Amino acid sequence: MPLDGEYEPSPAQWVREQVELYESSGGTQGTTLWDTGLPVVILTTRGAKSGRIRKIPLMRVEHEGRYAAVASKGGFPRHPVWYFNLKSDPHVELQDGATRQDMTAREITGDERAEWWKRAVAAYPPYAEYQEKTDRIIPVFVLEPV
Ligand SMILES: C[C@H](OP(=O)(O)OC[C@@H](O)[C@@H](O)[C@@H](O)Cn1c2nc(=O)[nH]c(=O)c-2cc2ccc(O)cc21)C(=O)N[C@@H](CCC(=O)N[C@@H](CCC(=O)O)C(=O)O)C(=O)O
Repeated sequence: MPLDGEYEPSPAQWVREQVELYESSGGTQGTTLWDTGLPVVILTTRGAKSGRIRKIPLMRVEHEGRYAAVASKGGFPRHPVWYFNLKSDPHVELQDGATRQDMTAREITGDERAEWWKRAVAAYPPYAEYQEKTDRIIPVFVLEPV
């Protein structure tokens, strides 16, 4: 069951625009991180405080139908705010290209996180630099189809 409610676009213009291009093109445009050619997915969450629908692009890290959501925010000292949305409501929607599906988000730790962290860095090597940049352990969620 897709998330319903009032959509609140990101205050960050490039994020808002990428989401709009991705969705309005049916997942055929805006699907990479700028000109890197590295694939991006769109994660839809419910705001932990506002209850509004929030959408953010993330790097695509996929393995056998499951995905990782890496709360890196470029190695910033604090978690991205969407981290708290997933902790408060694990029901999310993921758009990968033209495919949208309901998923459940679960924060992972230990060996499971180490396995997904390897996949994440393989998909987007700068994640390793982001982790070097910050004392916080960058949270990783696994997204599993409902
Ligand atoms: C700026 C802030 O965004 P954020 O949730 O901290 O997320 C920051 C970034 O992670 C987010 O912009 C990502 O899309 C950036 N980003 C990636 N960010 C990542 O962390 N990982 C990635 O792999 C990643 C890839 C990526 C690819 C393309 C691209 O364009 C952006 C990419 C934001 O939207 N703040 C809103 C509030 C958003 C929100 O969800 N509010 C909650 C409250 C949550 C709470 O405070 O508890 C609510 O509505 O209730 C605001 O200030 O009004």
